[in-house]
Amino acid sequence: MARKNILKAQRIVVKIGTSSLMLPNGKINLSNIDELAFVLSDLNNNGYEVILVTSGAIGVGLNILDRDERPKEIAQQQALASIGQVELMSLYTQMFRRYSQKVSQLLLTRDVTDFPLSSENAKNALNALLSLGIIPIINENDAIAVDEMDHQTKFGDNDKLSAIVSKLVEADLLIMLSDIDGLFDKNPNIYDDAKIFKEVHEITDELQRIAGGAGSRFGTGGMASKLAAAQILFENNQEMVLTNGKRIREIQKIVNGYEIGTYFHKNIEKEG
Ligand SMILES: Nc1ncnc2c1ncn2[C@@H]1O[C@H](COP(=O)(O)OP(=O)(O)O)[C@@H](O)[C@H]1O
Ligand SMILES: N[C@@H](CCC(=O)OP(=O)(O)O)C(=O)O
Repeated sequence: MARKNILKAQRIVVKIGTSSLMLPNGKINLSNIDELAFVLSDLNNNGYEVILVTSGAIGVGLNILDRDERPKEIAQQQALASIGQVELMSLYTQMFRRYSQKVSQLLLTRDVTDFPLSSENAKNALNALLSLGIIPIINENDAIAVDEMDHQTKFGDNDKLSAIVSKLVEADLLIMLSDIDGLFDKNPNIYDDAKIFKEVHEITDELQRIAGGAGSRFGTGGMASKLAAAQILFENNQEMVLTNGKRIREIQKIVNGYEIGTYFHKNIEKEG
């Protein structure tokens, strides 16, 4: 089995993006959310410590207000996130309850993770939740995170947030769910002959060039932000699997070392 380190993973962060939570018609992808709740609850039952980093507040907010387009005005985006976040958590609570799994919510801003004392507090809260067998569900606090000149409160996107959370809790693995099977040598939505990278050991300028371009309809990141997240993980000797959020059940295979998606790791075998 090629992915030996993954077999040792105990603490796993899973990041799901808006494109995996919303249908192309702007409605909520209930079957994906249900499947996610099932798979993460099952991992928890099997002794893994699981943290979910979720996007979707703005997407769900748009759905509630029956709108198609993300507004440009910041205060409108804050309002949408505030409306959507509570509904998103309500959905998660209901879906996880089906599998007898307790969840909690943490809404983070960048100053919390940048400031050592608050980052320690966030870490303590997460560790306490994990020791209680709870799956913490994390999003950026979009309703209040607005950057000012001398006060940076935004992470930028949830790909980066998930890497920062992984660092904070010293996760063994980040599983990043996207709308695509992994990192390709060119954008597969444009080129039919694009080939997937099974493994990436370093974020080179060449990789950054081929990952360029904007992301999906309601989300923000694009492939470039996934590479930025991978870079944060590499700096902390951590690992990530980028895979498709359309096949959430494959998470169970990923933690069992199957070669699914793109595996970002520095190729250092851990002891033990
Ligand atoms: N080299 C590449 N390999 C894979 N996807 C790429 C690449 N370059 C650009 N992309 C684009 O990145 C998108 C995934 O990012 P994003 O839209 O942010 O997904 P999500 O919202 O699910 O996180 C893909 O659908 C694809 O259009
Ligand atoms: N925090 C925002 C999402 C930001 C984000 O990075 O979105 P995505 O690219 O879908 O992961 C929200 O909940 O709408």
